[in-house]
Amino acid sequence: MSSIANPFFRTASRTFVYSKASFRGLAYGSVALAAAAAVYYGNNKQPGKGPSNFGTKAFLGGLFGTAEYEKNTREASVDVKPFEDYQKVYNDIALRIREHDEWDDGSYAPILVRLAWHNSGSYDQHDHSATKGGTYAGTMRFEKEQKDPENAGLTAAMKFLAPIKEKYPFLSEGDLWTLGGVVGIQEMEGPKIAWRPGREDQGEEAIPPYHRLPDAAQTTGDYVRSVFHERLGFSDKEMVCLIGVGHAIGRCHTYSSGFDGPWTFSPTTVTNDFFENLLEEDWEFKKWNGKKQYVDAKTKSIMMLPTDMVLKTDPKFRKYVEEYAKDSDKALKDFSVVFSKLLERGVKFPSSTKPMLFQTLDEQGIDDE
Ligand code: HEM
Repeated sequence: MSSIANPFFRTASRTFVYSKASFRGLAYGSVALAAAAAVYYGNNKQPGKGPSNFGTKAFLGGLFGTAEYEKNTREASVDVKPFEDYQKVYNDIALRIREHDEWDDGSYAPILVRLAWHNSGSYDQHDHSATKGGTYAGTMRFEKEQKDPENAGLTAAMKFLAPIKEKYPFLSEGDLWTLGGVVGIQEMEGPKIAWRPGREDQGEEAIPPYHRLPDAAQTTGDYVRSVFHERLGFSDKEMVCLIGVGHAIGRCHTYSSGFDGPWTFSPTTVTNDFFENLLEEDWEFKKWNGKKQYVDAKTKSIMMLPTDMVLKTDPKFRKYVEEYAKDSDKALKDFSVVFSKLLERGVKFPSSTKPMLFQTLDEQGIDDE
């Protein structure tokens, strides 16, 4: 594992990464395919097709919530490119991540994941107007949405992806930013994430209101559920998985959120370390003039946000933290499904658009040296 702020991490651990990554690729590929199939059939079910359709419908009821979800989706375009074209885009983003290892702990991958999540996290399943949010509309390209205080710092990720957009003008921003998140997860040894294209940029009228993205200073389970269940439609288990695996990577920056530090000692590798750290470390308030947050008592170099700590203090969340702390494979397999679901909130894909699973640069034997 890398130590934090070690710019040589990626190169030094390359051999290790290779074998582990390809094993994981195999292991999670099948899960991701099953997830992809579930999401795919979910969004493309045909009404009135008899008992088998009933099964799908019942399954989807659980997966996507009520019929209200259906009313709050936007139809993705049928006019998409072949898989190979998107694999090329994947490769270019991944190579650009490798090339620009001067950022943070040696990688832009974490901030790309956050960009994809903040695009998705503005979705409101109860909003019937144009401003329903989510990844479809690509409205974070407008200054007004960038200025949502919760989006502070994300322009760096958009700038990083701008040359990719220039090279592949057929990509909508929503497709580009979600694909960026997929690349980020997979290139950090994470599980495969099934992805589909077809989102279409909308105008400023589709900018979602502020305050939909979560406020990290909050301290109750009710608050976390109000965002992830009421608006986004996730279960307790899915919330724990999303937040815990999402916060295994990257770090907080005083210049964007006002919080400071990474959650794990390996912030450029997708792991279940967040869950272990949350349970095993002694946490104390950071002594500083900044926002209220936790640091580990031993090294004072990893952190937790107030909302992260809720996953430990709320008993219904905690049982999943314990499960994921014990079982890394389960945490990453579940994340594969739930992150894909996050990226597709509010988008209905036509049956012709099959879920895509991309190969990592390592799996393709692509070396940048
Ligand atoms: C209660 C829910 C959540 C809250 C309150 C929250 C809050 C935050 C905050 C305050 C930061 C620091 C931003 C900065 O200073 O640059 C951050 C970073 C991050 N978050 Fe979350 N987050 C939540 C859920 C998620 C989810 C669901 C994911 C992904 C699945 C995620 C992925 C990330 C990543 C990857 C970073 C690091 C970005 C970087 O290194 O630049 N977060 N989050």
